Amino acid sequence: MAADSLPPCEKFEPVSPTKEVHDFVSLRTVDLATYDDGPAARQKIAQDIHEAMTTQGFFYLVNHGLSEEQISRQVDIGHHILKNTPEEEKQALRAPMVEEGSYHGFKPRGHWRTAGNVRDKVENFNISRDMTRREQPKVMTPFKPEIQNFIDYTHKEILFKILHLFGIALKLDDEMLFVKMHSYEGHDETWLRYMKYYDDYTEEEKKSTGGLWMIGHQDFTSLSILFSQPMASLQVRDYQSTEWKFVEHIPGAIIVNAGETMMWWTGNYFKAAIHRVFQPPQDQRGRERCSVFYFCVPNDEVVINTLLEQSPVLRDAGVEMAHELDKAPTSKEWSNGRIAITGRNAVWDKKGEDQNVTEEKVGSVTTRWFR
Ligand SMILES: O=C(O)CCC(=O)C(=O)O
Ligand SMILES: [Fe+2]
Repeated sequence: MAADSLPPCEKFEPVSPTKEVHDFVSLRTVDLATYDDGPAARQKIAQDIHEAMTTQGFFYLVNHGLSEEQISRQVDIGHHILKNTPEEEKQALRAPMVEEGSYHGFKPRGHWRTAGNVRDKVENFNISRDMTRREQPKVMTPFKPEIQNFIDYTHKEILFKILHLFGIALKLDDEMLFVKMHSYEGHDETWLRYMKYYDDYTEEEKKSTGGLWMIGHQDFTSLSILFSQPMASLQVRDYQSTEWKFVEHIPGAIIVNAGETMMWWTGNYFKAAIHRVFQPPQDQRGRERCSVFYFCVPNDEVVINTLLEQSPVLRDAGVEMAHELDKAPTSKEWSNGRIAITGRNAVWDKKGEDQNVTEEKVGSVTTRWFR
């Protein structure tokens, strides 16, 4: 669709890039430009992924086929929906996070807690690739075809390519195994997220949070696809030094990270990036941050455990099974369980041995929070 024939939408005004941060985390870049050039070309990209995933668990993805305009249009649509949906309708379309362990719908501010037990200032609107699963807000109606195209492209053209490359990197017997586990026609909790952070903390709240907007965590996903945006606020914790560093904005790039599902599949051979969201530097404060994400989990029935039988790379690395055979969760059990508990407990009130990590049980498995 030509840009001038698109339905009108309020524009989101992003902050200008910061001039105050000079030591951004150094992340590798994976370039999809040669993906269609045959097995040798794909092998080379898979090596880059292998490098990135065994070190930071985070990488930039370029030449993925979506333009900067297409991405910023999605940011505008997210802003438009979050700004113009009446409060009552947001309440009616609230995501059943605790009741069903699903994000599909609106997550209001304050549902999560951050440091010091302060309630979050983050609003989300989350959509399944099957939009018929939930009633959608009225203001979204004119944008539905565009949103569906964006989701479909991200799932089939970006996610599937990355998953294929992950299969090559692990030398899986069937290099399309991960793709098959995320079948587009299948049913699961994968979600497109429009996300707004509001920088309106009181002085007292700022003191309690120390500037933390979202607690350190690993996503529970297989892969998370973050569309880069200009507010310096996403931080990665270095695996070796445990130092937190800002991720630099690269216009048009996607930031990809693996979550706990990928960590379990690979027996922690591929790192699930530890990250958090922190208040930006002074020159970007007091402004809204609006961004777009695609969070991916496998189809509901997929049992998640380490792929030792399928991957000589994992066997050579000598990794151990993540779960005992009868304790491995299905994607549905894990997703629903993890969504239901996220941000609900005052995790820092029960400090563990390591003062910067605390654990929480989700059914038969354990998740961790970081600071
Ligand atoms: O806002 C961000 O950049 C990251 C958000 C995040 O980590 C999450 O929603 O899991
Ligand atoms: Fe995250």
